[in-house]
Amino acid sequence: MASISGLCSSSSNLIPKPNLPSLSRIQSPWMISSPLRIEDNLKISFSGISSKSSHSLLTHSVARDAPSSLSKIAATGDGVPGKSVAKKGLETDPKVLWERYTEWLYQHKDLGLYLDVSRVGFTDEFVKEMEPRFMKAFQAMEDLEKGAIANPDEGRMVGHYWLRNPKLSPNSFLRLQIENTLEAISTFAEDIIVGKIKPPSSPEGRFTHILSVGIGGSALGPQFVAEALAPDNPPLKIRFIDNTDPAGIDHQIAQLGPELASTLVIVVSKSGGTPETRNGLLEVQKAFRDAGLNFAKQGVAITQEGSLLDNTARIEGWLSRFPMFDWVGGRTSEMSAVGLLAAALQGINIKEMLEGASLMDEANRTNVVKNNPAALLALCWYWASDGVGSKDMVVLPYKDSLLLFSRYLQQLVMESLGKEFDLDGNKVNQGLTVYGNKGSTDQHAYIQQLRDGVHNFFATFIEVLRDRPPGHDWELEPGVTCGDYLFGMLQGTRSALYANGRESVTVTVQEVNPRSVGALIALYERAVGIYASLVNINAYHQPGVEAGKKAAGEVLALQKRVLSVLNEASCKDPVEPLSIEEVADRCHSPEDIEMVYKIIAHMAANDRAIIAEGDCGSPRSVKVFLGECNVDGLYG
Ligand SMILES: O=P(O)(O)OC[C@H]1O[C@](O)(CO)[C@@H](O)[C@@H]1O
Repeated sequence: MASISGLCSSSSNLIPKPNLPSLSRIQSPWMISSPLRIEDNLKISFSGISSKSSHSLLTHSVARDAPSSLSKIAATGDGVPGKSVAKKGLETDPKVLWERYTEWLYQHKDLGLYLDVSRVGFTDEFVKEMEPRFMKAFQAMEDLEKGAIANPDEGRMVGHYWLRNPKLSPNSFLRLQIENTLEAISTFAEDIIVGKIKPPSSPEGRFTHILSVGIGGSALGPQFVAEALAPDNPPLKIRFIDNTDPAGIDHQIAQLGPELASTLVIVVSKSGGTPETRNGLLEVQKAFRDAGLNFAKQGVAITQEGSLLDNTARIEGWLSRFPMFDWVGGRTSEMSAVGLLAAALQGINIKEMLEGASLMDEANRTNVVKNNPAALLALCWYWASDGVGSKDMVVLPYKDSLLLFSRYLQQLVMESLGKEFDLDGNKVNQGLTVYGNKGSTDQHAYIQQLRDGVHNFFATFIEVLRDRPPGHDWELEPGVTCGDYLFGMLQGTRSALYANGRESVTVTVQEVNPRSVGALIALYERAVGIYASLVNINAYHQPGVEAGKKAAGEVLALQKRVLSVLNEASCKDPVEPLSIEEVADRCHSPEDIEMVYKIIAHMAANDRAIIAEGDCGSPRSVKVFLGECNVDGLYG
């Protein structure tokens, strides 16, 4: 409470905002005193006092803070590209930078997409050294598209590129599967939207909401796309349950309220056995029962044929089922039913999304690095992070609707590239850390550290040229719109970071629409594939995730043993309170004593009939028993 009142009192010291007349164009202290210049600094002052002179930013000499690991290892060069190329300070001469910008700028005319890699300092020598690796990577991508087993550990083909160009499928069976699924998605979505398929007991007579239950790749793509592309008033509004947090689930269900009756529940799980998703489903089914609703008539499953989820949906007679293909990984599933069904139901043009992705794939098939945007990205990642993930990738979209892009990329990149072993079995601990939120918001959060602090990252700016739909813009001061500020913030941050030796890539699109979003997804999917090949790892498996899942399973199994032991002691007359040590011993897990304590503390905090006596601050003093004896004792 003290801190709350402290905050309240300090807020009263804030300088009051000036009273701005609505739609005013008069000069106010909130306006910048002179027009924004591209080269203006990160801190564009709102008080009319501009900070550092812009020119000093571009002309002061740049020294990279510390020798990069690449330059450090240069002396020992062992044949790995780049190791013989010591990184130099970044170019600072504006004329040379302009040359570099124009020389390397990639443009995709049809998509209106640009990629600027000029603020990454790779040298011609480095590009040349990387050439053989790129040729190998291009070959690997070609093989993959032809249906090679590109995921050797799991013996699987990797076919997300076929989803947007079914003609590429290695056989007609797969092609038909893709085309038929797409057709089924469009028809189903249309029938739901126009009310041909109705919820059984909704007064509105048509579905109004979607509740999507899934996690990881079965949630992140649909979440990103909904945030980026759903219209303000979509035919169906979407909500997500993407965790096994009961309070989070309750919140989603409570927010739906009576509209649960008109909610289409889409349960998405490739494996059909992910515990978080199963729990979400069980919780939602309970909510339906409690509300007297028939879940099956409102449930849709997206999963692999024959999975547990598929069988459940079939046996219970759910409204519909859509396939998830063996050869599509969760994190590359946005263009499968996983992403497309939810998108179509929200009125998003999925054909345009597929078209954007397909055009981008096409562009990424050239073997000329300079003309291949995904290869250019991979080249920058390799250069900036020394091919070993030594620097993080900070993704900064300057557009609110792209807020979730970095979260989406986090899984795509980190689950794909974060690997312990390479394809030859060498321990490499590869990866590329991704984080970010959005600009200019992040300028008022962590960009201080990016510019001045520890130099452990490179940035990716996502720029959207169109500020808002035509006809809505207005000048909030002479010659300057709100969108001009956003633009200025992006350019200012790019310049300010570079001036301090921080490299960046900029991806520019005309606007956020289904085509550009499809293209962005395809661009990064391919960049990940190429980069994985450059560093010789399997991008398409995720063995590391299993360790955490297995450990979680062991905790729950131990919990059942703890309950059994406590029950036995609590059924005695008189009841026998046990110390934590005694519980662990009787569970035959003395080495798990800490976990036993945590299990008991968690259950006690959740009114689970556990009575703990003693001081929780000194766990050794605690004695526990159950408030009631369960004569069946069935916890296992
Ligand atoms: O779609 P599923 O099988 O429920 O898996 C969800 C996610 O879990 C993971 O397997 C990781 O645990 C991801 O790769 C996947 O996207």
